[in-house]
Amino acid sequence: MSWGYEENNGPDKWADNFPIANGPRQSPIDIVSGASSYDKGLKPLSLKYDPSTCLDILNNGHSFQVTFADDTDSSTLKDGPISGTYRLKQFHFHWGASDNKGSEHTVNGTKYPAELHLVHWNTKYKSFGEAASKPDGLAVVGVFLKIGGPNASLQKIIDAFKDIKAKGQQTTFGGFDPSTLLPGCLDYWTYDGSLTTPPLLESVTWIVCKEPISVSADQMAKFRSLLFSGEDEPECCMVDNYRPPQPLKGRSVRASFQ
Ligand SMILES: NS(=O)(=O)c1c(F)c(F)c(S(=O)(=O)CCO)c(N[C@H](c2ccccc2)[C@@H](O)c2ccccc2)c1F
Ligand SMILES: [Zn+2]
Repeated sequence: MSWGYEENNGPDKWADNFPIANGPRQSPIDIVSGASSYDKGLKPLSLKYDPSTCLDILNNGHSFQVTFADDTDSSTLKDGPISGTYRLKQFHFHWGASDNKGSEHTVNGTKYPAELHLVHWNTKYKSFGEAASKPDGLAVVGVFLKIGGPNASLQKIIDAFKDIKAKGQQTTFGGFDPSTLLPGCLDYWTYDGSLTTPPLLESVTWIVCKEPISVSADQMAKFRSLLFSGEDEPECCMVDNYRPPQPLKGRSVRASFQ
């Protein structure tokens, strides 16, 4: 039985096969804005994405991911809380069965209907796989989605859902610019954490944007039409693919803004 988000294989069971689930720097967390400390040494994020590195979109049975060519420094994250250059490898989302839940990080206990994660790896290591096992190997930018007007950039992704409805389905997805998914203001919170799915590796510098982007209720409903299940299996809607907040265990959360 592989891990998932159901009662029998969900977040409360992950420690059985991945004991790091109870580790000292697990993600996500609840961000208590009043407890975060403004750090004037934090730089603005420098995100440079090249749409020509966008390759394909895949339903991997846990979420859907858009994958990027990462053999050059065409799509990178620099500055912010990190040093060096991190390359964009993929982005994916987490969302709920209804609009009152779905994000992984929460802010003062508030859940958003969805959360975007842009996964980058530190080019001081020779590959994504090697970086993923290092404490400074990965940097994930998180962006909250809030119900509002329709999002034209998200619509391009939603239009591809018909080709990736079931687990394992993939289709080419070129020329997409992920910077069109970023909020206007790039103020952020940052802390040391982990992947939020198995293998739950504690190798992620989390960078969570304070400002959400909008998604319409109809667009959120389209996310919920994707399936956890494969073509030849009983249909199981892809919803509630989020891990709840984990213990802070003494970590500090810094803010790039006052
Ligand atoms: N919230 S999170 O950022 O921790 C996260 C997820 F929550 C998440 F669901 C995924 S996923 O790829 O959609 C399915 C699980 O692997 C990944 N995908 C990772 C990944 C796969 C391929 C290429 C880049 C990133 C994850 O699968 C992974 C990371 C590191 C080592 C092995 C696997 C992920 F990084
Ligand atoms: Zn994620």
